[in-house]
Amino acid sequence: VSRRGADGEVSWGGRRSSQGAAAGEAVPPPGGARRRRSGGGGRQVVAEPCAMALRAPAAGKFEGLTSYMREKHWDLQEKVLEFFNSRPDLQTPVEISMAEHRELCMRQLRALVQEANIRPFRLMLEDPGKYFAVTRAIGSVDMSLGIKMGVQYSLWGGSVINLGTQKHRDRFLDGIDNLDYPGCFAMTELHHGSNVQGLQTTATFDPAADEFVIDTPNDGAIKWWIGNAALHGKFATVFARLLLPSSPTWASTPSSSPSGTWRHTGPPRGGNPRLRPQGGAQRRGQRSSQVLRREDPPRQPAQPLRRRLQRRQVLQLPPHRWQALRRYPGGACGGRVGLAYSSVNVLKLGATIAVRYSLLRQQFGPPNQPEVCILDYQSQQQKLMPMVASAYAFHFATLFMVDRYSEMKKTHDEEIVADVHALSAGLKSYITSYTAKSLSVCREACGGHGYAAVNRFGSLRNDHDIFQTFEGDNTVLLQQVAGDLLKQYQEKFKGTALAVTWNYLRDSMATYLSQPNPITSRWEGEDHLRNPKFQLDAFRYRTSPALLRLEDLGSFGAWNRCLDPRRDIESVILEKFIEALPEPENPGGVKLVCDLYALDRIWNDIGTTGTLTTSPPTRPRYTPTALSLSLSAIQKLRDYLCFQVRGVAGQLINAFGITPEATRAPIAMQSEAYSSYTRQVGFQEYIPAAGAAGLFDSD
Ligand SMILES: Cc1cc2nc3c(=O)[nH]c(=O)nc-3n(C[C@H](O)[C@H](O)[C@H](O)COP(=O)(O)OP(=O)(O)OC[C@H]3O[C@@H](n4cnc5c(N)ncnc54)[C@H](O)[C@@H]3O)c2cc1C
Repeated sequence: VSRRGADGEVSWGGRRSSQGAAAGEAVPPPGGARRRRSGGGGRQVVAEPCAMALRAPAAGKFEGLTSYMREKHWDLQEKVLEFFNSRPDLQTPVEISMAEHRELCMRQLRALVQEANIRPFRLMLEDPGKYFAVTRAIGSVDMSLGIKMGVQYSLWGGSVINLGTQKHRDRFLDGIDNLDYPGCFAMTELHHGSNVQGLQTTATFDPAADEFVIDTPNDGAIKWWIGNAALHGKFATVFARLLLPSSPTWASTPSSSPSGTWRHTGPPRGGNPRLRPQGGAQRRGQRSSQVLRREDPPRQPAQPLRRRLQRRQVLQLPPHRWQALRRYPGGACGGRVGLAYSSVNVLKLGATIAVRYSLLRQQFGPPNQPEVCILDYQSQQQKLMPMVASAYAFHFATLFMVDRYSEMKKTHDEEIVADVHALSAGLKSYITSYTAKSLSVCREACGGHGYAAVNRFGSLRNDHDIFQTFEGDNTVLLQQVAGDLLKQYQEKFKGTALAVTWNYLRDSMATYLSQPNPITSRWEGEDHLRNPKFQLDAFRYRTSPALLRLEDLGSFGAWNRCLDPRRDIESVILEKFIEALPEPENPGGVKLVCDLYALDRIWNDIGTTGTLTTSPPTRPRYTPTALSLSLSAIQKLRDYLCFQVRGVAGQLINAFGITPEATRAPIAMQSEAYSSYTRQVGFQEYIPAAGAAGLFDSD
């Protein structure tokens, strides 16, 4: 049923549709597409033959798209990938034991730093954008390596930079950079993870010896899940409860590892170790909680609270202030930025494998006609096309977040700090949850072949799954974002100046609480629904009903029951995508992708929460006819956009720029997918090279 085309490209069943719907070409209108007459002889309208989608983008037409999607530090990412491609001894095999994998990750990291001379830690200090670019490339090499690197630099290194004094930096930074000092970030305990206030490890100040004594008072306080502690870690930043002779409060205090017992948590996935620090003595004078004697020189004049938190010059803050610090510790913010940003790469990779497979795979078809590729089925399009659109949308939102993070590191501006904290918590939570679900959708979309280890969904799902929990459990993070938003809302209504501004929500509240429901305004025309202003109005409108109930429910009730910050996060994502749309050109139909992201979320909202179809009591009610017209128009347009995006799916995926070495799954190979697959599973001795080509040649 398939053959090799004259140009050497793989073409399937010789079906080259004259209705190719590459970007910019005419496509059937909504409702007119995918029409399939029942009965024999009916011809299915196919947007684009598989071979067209799989061919390298035609020169000129999609060139713009690839460079449009290319990141600022692409050259650095290429350098990382080229280094690992040139070193087969550093590549991770499909099957590997946990012990071997741990050693391999350490060798990979050492080789990167000491042989390729790429210094992630220096990049983190000099230009965080470059650091995150390297983490993204490293994640394509091996996600476990990405985690290893994150623990060493973002967590252990970040804690020394953000929480340590100059003394600590002088002592540790070089060793962290060149990997002489592999280390850990030891916050979580057996009994407490999300609730950091519940930690029980103690750091008791002994004035006579002028030392802190670190202790694990009970088994519940054993440090648990601590990355890098199983094997390679030599140091740890141990988070502990500070006990002083006069008043107890909290502290974080770097501690060196020799004091304490290190244990392994056991064989399951991840298998991070336990650490039981005991009896370690540290000199007093840490940066986060300096302990001063009465006769010590007087403190600096008090600075505003936020500035003190920012600079970590905190002297025995009352517990509630520590709580504010706990929620957004300096190190964790960078970790969250990195996780959200890397998760987008995993989503792109999953979507790339699933879309390429769906373009190659043929099942069923019209009677007496060749089979069609599975991406021509509406159900497959609806699974995968919104996912591709989301990957585009998240790409721009996370680039924006990384830029803001870099700006924050340079300026320490209070508003930017608050923005980055909210953005990183919100995007980390939203994107990693979305990616985790999408990987399962991708696996299923590839049928049985999606289950094969070589096609990678198993390991991608396993490795990515924990993104939802560490650096803050996603549910708990969303609660924190919701709490912040609510607080800002209340402050705004009290007429108080916003201490912390999440600009996007502020704007939306100011504008949208006084607007009619954008969905029920009976503007069901395509131009209206594809207008970015309408789309943003609709997104922002979704937050208002919950906020309007604040008075009835009180702040806890509203927080607990109504305020879902995911809608705010989606608004930010759409806003950043719209801002990134290239004007006046539209390479590769990016506006199409943006419209699909917007309409898909609006349609989901209607199907799940219904917020967009309800009018607050203070507003005029819409008629059922108006509502049904609007809903039907939105659904039709969303389906039609899925169909149109399918027409350029191959090009959209190619523009992610994921190399075959990074994709690796045989079912995602652009050509010879099945022969690559059979070779991978060991059939090469049965199918000679010519025979493998024959798979494609048979008629
Ligand atoms: C592989 C791995 C590596 C890790 N690496 C490190 C590390 O290097 N250093 C380190 O310090 N820690 C590390 N951790 C710990 C990690 O940060 C914690 O697991 C995480 O913060 C969640 O805490 P928890 O496990 O106590 O979950 P819990 O807080 O017990 O959460 C369990 C469930 O309860 C829900 N829940 C909790 N509180 C609330 C609430 N208030 N309202 C509603 N629902 C709630 C959560 O949503 C979740 O579904 C690692 C964990 C793992 C698994």
